[in-house]
Amino acid sequence: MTQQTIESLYEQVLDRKKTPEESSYTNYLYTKGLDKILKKIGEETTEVIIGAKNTNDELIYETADLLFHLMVLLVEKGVSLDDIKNELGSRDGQKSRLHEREDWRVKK
Ligand SMILES: N=c1c2ncn([C@@H]3O[C@H](COP(=O)(O)OP(=O)(O)OP(=O)(O)O)[C@@H](O)[C@H]3O)c2ncn1[C@@H]1O[C@H](COP(=O)(O)O)[C@@H](O)[C@H]1O
Repeated sequence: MTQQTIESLYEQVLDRKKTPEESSYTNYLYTKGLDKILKKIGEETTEVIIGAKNTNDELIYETADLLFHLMVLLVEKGVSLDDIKNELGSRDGQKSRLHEREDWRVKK
């Protein structure tokens, strides 16, 4: 089975921004603009929630849709994957301090 990495998906979506292709759905989203992309993120997020309540196959399918639209949003906003990785990296090790929070039981 062919696999796609998040990195290569981001690169392809970024490439569409630099070099638009007429039949590209990604370019259709860029042309429609930020509000359209945000609307799609909202729809796809809802579909992930519904998918999770149904089957794992549906959850996988909808998660892939959401990840694609998130990549489009990041490119549209000029945010790199490294920005996200750095943010995630800065949180590494914070989990062990969760018990220090007075409200941790509520947040669980
Ligand atoms: N991973 C994806 C991907 N996932 C989902 N989609 C598209 O996202 C849309 C989601 O379906 P919806 O029914 O929600 O939306 P729609 O009714 O088609 O369109 P809207 O009018 O609602 O926007 C479908 O048109 C899918 O084809 C994707 N389109 C492109 N990619 C990848 O993005 C890269 C660039 O592809 P192009 O956009 O084709 O150049 C390639 O690697 C592609 O594989």
